[in-house]
Amino acid sequence: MSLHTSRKLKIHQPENFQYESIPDSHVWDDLHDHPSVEPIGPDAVPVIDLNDPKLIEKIGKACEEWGVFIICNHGIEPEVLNRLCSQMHRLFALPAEVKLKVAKTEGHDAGYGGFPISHFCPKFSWSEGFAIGSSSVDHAQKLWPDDYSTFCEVIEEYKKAINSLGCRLIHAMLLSLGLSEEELCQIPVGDSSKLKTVMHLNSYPACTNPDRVLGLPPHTDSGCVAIVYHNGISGLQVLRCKDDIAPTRWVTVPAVSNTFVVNIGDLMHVLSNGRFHNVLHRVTISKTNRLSCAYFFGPQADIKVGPLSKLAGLEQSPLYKPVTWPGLQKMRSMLHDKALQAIKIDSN
Ligand SMILES: C=C1C[C@]23C[C@H]1CC[C@H]2[C@@]12CCC[C@@](C)(C(=O)O1)[C@H]2[C@@H]3C(=O)O
Ligand SMILES: O=C(O)CCC(=O)C(=O)O
Ligand SMILES: [Fe+2]
Repeated sequence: MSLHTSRKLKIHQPENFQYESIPDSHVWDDLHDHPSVEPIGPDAVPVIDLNDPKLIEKIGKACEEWGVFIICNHGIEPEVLNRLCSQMHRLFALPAEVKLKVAKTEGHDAGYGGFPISHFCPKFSWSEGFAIGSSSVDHAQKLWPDDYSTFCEVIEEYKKAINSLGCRLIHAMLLSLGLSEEELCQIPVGDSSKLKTVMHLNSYPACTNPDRVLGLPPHTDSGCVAIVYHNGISGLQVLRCKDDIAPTRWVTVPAVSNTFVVNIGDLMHVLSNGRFHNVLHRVTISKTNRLSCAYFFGPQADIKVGPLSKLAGLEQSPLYKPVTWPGLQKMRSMLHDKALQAIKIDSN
């Protein structure tokens, strides 16, 4: 078996995922800790039409009750999404040794390979990732010396579209929390010039035994909001905790073509003083290749985010101490899912 392995980066691809039997390193034992359920009835993941006259109210409710929702009528042309999809396909179809030329290096967000949470995982994920920071030119030149510009142009076109969509969504979320237009511009994440974004491309290769492997382990996103594009194949699941309806379960997010999935991350949970739900999610594998692109929005590195003073006033005290995005990521790298606990303000 030819293994493309890098311990440091936790990339480990059994023959570029073309295997005869799944190696034990990729078999997860606790995948069925909670049942997987379809998104129907009370488990129907909210779908929000961006042209809805009650948009603000609906977004606020979805952020509080779910921490995840699907958006339609978002105004991004399907051609832009198709072009992104074909470039993602082109990237991940490259031979492993070519992709490893742009492998992530210690301390850098951008590049090919594993992702921070993989360090906490007992097993390898059935996926490949490629993170893009401010520019994709250097990496694209290494991957396609003779034709790198198409990739960069498509990425730039997508970034432009998704940045304005992200700003619209964050704006609507902040209004739903009761901020006025004037107050909104005064807080860091309400000011689009103070946002930092990271684009993360994911490939989840098909697997003949998908019930034993996992595309991405359960996690919350650390930033404010993530907008996820996918190629119409389902796989993303969100955890719904035990309630009056049912025990704790993994709800499959329906994969409707030309829609996006929006996730609330840790920093939005902090900013909203616990009102918005930072949703725990994972990605399962199927017998069809899946591609996704998660676009993360957070504050620029030097900006601290704490509970909005309007929400953490006299009636309700602030639940968390302010933290920067890199500060929170560093705490997560040490404490994993206990990082938010560490910035919690003791109410006693
Ligand atoms: C800007 C980001 C956001 C990152 C780190 C960096 C690039 C890769 C992102 C992810 C993608 C996979 C889940 C996650 C939890 C992971 O391990 O890597 C994300 C993480 C975060 O949300 O913190
Ligand atoms: O592939 C997906 O649907 C979700 C990806 C994700 O959760 C992430 O990159 O953080
Ligand atoms: Fe995520």
